[in-house]
Amino acid sequence: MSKTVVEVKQLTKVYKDHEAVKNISFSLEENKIYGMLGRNGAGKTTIMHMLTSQLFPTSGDIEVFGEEPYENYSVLNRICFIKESQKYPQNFRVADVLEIASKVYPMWDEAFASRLVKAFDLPLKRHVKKLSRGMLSAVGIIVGLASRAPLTVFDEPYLGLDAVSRQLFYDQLLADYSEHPRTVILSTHLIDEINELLEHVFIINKGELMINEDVETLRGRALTISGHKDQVAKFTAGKKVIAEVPFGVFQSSTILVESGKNDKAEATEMGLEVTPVSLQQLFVHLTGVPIEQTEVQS
Ligand SMILES: Nc1ncnc2c1ncn2[C@@H]1O[C@H](COP(=O)(O)OP(=O)(O)OP(=O)(O)O)[C@@H](O)[C@H]1O
Repeated sequence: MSKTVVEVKQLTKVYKDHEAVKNISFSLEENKIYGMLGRNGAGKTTIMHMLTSQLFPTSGDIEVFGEEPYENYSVLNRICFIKESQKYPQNFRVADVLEIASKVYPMWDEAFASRLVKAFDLPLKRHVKKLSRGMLSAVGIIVGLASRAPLTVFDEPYLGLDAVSRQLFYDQLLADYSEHPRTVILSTHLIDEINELLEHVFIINKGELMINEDVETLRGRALTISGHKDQVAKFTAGKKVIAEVPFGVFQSSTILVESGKNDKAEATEMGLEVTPVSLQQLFVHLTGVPIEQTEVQS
């Protein structure tokens, strides 16, 4: 059985009069990549701040590596938290940031960090205050990856990063994780980009934990059916449609799978193409405006 790395029980955070996190409980297993998803203001950063001991909960319990994390050095030096707008002392050069990180994180891999610096094309001698926004994000990503911290948390670490650099991050994370498994939490709004990375997903909605599921189980909740629009309409009649994409006489529709029904077999028998649903579509459906409430523009 997998070891539990984080155990959160009935966690609540109230900022003055705003309840940002509402009575959330979950656990994280060793050596898994988790996605923390949610719309703006859902409470993701607040949860990650509490997990990494940067913020006290209003109520509830958090155990990390079996202990309370607060001011607990033996726990904290096994956690690496990379924030969206990670700040570094203004007089630091890139090399200084990496030097400090190498001292803070016991599992730091110097050679890996150097490879990443080359891959992201980062100027080691440049002051962090002179870096572009994307370069600054790359510094955080390098620290997060090369730290090899047993609990690594990336909170939207890609601000300003171009698509090529983001892909580099995902590729490096996956390759290094397969050689050196650890527990990773990734919070992002670019859900389709990280689809393949995630094993388990938490969806936070207005401070509540709405979904706590393995990605495969979650994906199994819906199917995308494509084919001639008349056939698709026949198939989807009476079903819960969460997305529709017309394309001339063709159409793709995404439906929620009803338990006990074999929608996949039924669609295949009707000659329709069946493809797995994208995580992003499901996310939009679960946390957004239902399709029947959206106005279709003609
Ligand atoms: N220090 C604070 N004081 C008061 N309210 C706060 C504070 N920090 C966050 N909030 C509020 O708590 C809620 C959750 O914020 P949080 O930053 O955790 O959301 P998030 O899911 O990370 O959002 P995003 O995806 O936009 O980064 C928001 O309504 C936010 O305005």
